[in-house]
Amino acid sequence: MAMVSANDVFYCFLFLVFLAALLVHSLIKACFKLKPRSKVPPPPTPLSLPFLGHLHLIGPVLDKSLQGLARNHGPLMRLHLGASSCVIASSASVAREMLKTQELKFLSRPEFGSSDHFIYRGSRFIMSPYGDYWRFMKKLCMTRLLAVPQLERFLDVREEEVQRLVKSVIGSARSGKASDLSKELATFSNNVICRMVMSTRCSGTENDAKEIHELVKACIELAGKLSVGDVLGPLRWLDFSGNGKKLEAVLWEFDGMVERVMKEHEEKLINGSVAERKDLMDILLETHNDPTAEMKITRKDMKSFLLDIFMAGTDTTSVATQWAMAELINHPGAYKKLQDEINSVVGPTRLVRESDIPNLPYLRAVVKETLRLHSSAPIILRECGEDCSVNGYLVEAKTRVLINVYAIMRDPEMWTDPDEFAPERFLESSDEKIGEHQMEFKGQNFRYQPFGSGRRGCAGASLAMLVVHAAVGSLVQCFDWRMMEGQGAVDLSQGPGFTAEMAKPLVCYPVVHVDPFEPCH
Ligand code: HEM
Repeated sequence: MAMVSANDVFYCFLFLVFLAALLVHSLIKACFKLKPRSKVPPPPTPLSLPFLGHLHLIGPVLDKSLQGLARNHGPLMRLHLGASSCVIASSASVAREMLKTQELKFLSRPEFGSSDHFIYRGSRFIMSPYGDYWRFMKKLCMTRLLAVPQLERFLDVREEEVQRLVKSVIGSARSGKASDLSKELATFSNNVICRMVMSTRCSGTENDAKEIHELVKACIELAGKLSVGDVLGPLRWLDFSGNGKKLEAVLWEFDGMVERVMKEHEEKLINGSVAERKDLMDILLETHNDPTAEMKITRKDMKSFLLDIFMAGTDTTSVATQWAMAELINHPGAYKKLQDEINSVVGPTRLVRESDIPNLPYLRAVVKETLRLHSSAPIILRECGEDCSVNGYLVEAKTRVLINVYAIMRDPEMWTDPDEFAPERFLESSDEKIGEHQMEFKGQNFRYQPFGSGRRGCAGASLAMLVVHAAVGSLVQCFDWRMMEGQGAVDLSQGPGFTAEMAKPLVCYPVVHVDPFEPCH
C-alpha cells in the first residue's frame, strides 16, 4: 500500500480549505443576491450559453439585433455579452420612465473598455458620470460654446462651407464624374466643426482640419473595437489585439496637434490680438484663465472636451445628411416635392440659407423623417445610479443601460408604416397627427428621440439641425442624381458602426439642376 506523506496531507488540507472558501463565497454571494431585491424580479432575459451569454444572438448591426430580441423578450430585457451585462430599453414608455420619471437615476454614462486607454481619463465630458464637472461643462455648452448666439456668429463660416460643397459637386457634374457624397459630406461637416472650434482655416494651416478628421475617425474606430472587447471582462487588460496601444498613440497625436493650435491661440491672447469673434477654443481658454469661474478647468479638460466635440459632432452630422440624400434619391416623388418647394421659396439665383429653414416645411419634414429612420446615435448609453424598479422590473445600481431609439422610432405601435420613408407624417396636415410642434427636438416626446432627452440630451442638436438642413437643401436645390451603372437604387443597408453609417459609400452622378454661381443670373 502506498505511504501517505506529511506533504500529501498538507496539500489535501489546503485543497479542502480552498473548496470550503469557495463554497462560503458562493453562499454569501447567493445570500446577497437574495436580499429584499428579489421582491422585484429582474428583467426577462433570453436563454444564454455558458461564457458567451447572449453574444451568439447579436448580429453585425447592434440596434437591429436588439430590436429583434425585444420583440420576443419585451421592452425591458437583460443581456449578458460575455463578461459584460446590460439592460435594454426598447419602448417609448420605458424610455420615458428612465429619461423623465426617474431621470436623476439615469444621468450617468457607463465606462467601457476603451476608457482604460484614454489619455484624458477622468476629464471626459460626454462619458463622464453625473457630477459637478459634467454640470459645469454642460452649462458652459448650453450658455456659451454651443448656444444660439455663438452659432449665429459663425453663420458665414457655415455658408462658405456649403458653397464649397456645392461647388465641388458642380465640378464633378461638369466633368461627368461620379461624386462620392459620403466623402464630400464628411469633409464638409468636419470643416464646419473645425472652423467653429478652432478657426483652423483662419490660422492658415488648411491641413489641420483633414488631420483632425483622420485622427478622430481612428479614435472612434479603435474605441469601438475596445468597447466590444468588454466581453472579455478582466482579460481585456491583456490587450491581445494591441488596439489599446494604438488608441493611446492616436490620442497622443491628437493631443500634440491640439496643443499646438492652443498655443497659437494663447499667443494671440497674450499679444492682445484675439479675433473679435471667439471660437470654442478661445472661450475655453478664457474660462481656464478666469479666476472667478465656478470651476477650474485644466488643459487636459479642454483637450478632452474638444475631442468629445469632434467625436460627437462630425460623423453624426455627415451621416444624417448622407441618409437624407440616399432616401430622397430613392424616393423621386419626395425629391421633386422638396426641389419644387425650394424653387418657389428661394428661386434659382442664390443658395438655400439657414434663414430660409422656417419657410421650408417639407425640408424640415424630410430631415425629421430621416432622423427617425436613421438616427446617427441609434443607442443612447446611460448607467443606473441606484437600484430602482422600471416597468415592474429591478434595475440594479451600476447597470449599463442601452436605450434603443432605433427600435422606439420604428415601433409599429407608435408609427404607421414605421419602416417607410414618409416625410409627410411630419407635416401639420398629416393624418398621423404627429404635428411638427409635438415633435420638436427637445426630447420630451418619447417616441421620437434622435437627440436623446433631458439634462443629458445632445448639446449640439441646434448646430446639427442647421448644418443638415442647409446641406440637404442646397444639394437638392442644385442637383438631380443618376445611379452608377448597374445600380437600380441606393443601397440603404446600415453598417456596423456606432453612428449608424450607411454600409456602402453614397456614390452617384450629379446632374446640375440649378447653378446659383452662374454669372448669367
Ligand atoms: C445629427 C447629428 C447628431 C445626433 C443625431 C446626435 C445625437 C446625440 C444623442 C442621442 C446623444 C445622447 C443623448 C442622451 O443621452 O440623452 C448626444 C449627446 C451629445 N451630443 Fe449629439 N448628436 C448629433 C450632433 C452633435 C453635434 C453637432 C454636437 C456638437 C458639436 C454634439 C454634441 C453632443 C454632446 C456634447 C453630447 C453629450 C451630452 C451630455 O452627455 O450631456 N452632437 N448626441
